[in-house]
Amino acid sequence: MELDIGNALGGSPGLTEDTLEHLDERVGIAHERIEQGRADDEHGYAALNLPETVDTDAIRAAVEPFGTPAAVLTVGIGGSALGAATISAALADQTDVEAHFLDNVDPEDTAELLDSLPLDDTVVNVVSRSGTTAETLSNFLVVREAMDDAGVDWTEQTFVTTGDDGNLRNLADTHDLPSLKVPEGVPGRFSAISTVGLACAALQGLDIEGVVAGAQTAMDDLSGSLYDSPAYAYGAVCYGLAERGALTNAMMPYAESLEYFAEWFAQLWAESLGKEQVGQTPARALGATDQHSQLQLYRAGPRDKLVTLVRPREREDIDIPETDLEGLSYLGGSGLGDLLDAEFEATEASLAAEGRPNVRIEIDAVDAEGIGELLYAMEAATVMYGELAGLSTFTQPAVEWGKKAARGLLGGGDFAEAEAVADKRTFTIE
Ligand SMILES: O=P(O)(O)OC[C@H]1O[C@](O)(CO)[C@@H](O)[C@@H]1O
Repeated sequence: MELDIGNALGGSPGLTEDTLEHLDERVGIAHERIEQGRADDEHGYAALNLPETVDTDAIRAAVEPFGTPAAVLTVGIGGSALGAATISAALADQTDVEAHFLDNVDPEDTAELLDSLPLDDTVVNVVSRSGTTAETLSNFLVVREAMDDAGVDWTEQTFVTTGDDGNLRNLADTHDLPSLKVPEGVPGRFSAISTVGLACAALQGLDIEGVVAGAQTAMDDLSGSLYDSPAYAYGAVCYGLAERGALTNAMMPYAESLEYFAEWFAQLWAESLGKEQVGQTPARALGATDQHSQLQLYRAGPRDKLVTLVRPREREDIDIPETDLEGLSYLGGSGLGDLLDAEFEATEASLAAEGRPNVRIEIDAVDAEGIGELLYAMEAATVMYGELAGLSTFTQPAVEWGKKAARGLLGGGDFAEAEAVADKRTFTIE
């Protein structure tokens, strides 16, 4: 992975070479703290050890009994779905096994998905670190009933990834379901390079060893200087720009196969760094599509954003046919990929021309190594940003209020939060 921060210097907001020097000193100190956390397998920091601690043979052995299904249906939410979805989407052209993700509780969407699946040849991959998440367990109960109704033995087609205890662990033990454990001390959003993110890819017969090898490459690049570590440099530059007013980070990959990556990044960045009244808001964008929807704002709106542009250096291409259509002949002979790359560089330059900070991230290709490296690098960048900002990166206390309120509303216990829902101030206009 290569990082180019040239367009983060000098703009408004922007960094200076002196700021970078100062940030580099702080990165050195933070790196020592992170290394200590890794050495002690401390909660959260342990995530940065995963390239060394994940056991891909054990994952392959656990899913082996399922053979090669027609489809894998992953039932999970947040970190229990987004890492797996990112890997499967990035490598979708390397397997015939479909991957579907049930990571919301929309009855119409769930019904449509279940109607569309060959349930007799679908493996259900249920993932929950806590084993108690209402959306995941509800969806699983619905899927299980759909399989029953279709005369399919769900116990033969269900795979579980969860913790040592909780409802899901009890279910797995009761029905003797094949299962894997979530890694110790790794928050969901940091668990892509583990059983959580790799089980689905393994069920699809994808190159999970390559994903881990890519993550290992990024891990080997961690060092006490941002000038030698693209991941830490990205975290430090984003932090430095946020300190100077760039409170939104638009993650804009220029590859459809990386669209889920932007969604995964949004959880990682928001849930890790959005606390104590600070944080940089991740905005999901896609290049070139969102040049025609959001770029106007990024280029001419408030000077409160950073744009992160991501692209693979290599990609399959399709030639644009020669044409004598008026005004289009210049496109003939180029590839769609050439056009996409021209759009990437033009957008980058258009932001720089207005002094709008942007950063370029390039990976060799959207393949197993490339996505592994990108995922790990963004996780390390998040940990570094959290250290520099003095945040507790690995917690997400603010999400609990709503969970209690929803549970109380459904009769799942007495929660003050549920009562507070009734106190809503209304001012309706129809
Ligand atoms: O894996 P679990 O425990 O089902 O949690 C799913 C997601 O919900 C959260 O706890 C937020 O509610 C995330 O941090 C997590 O990734």
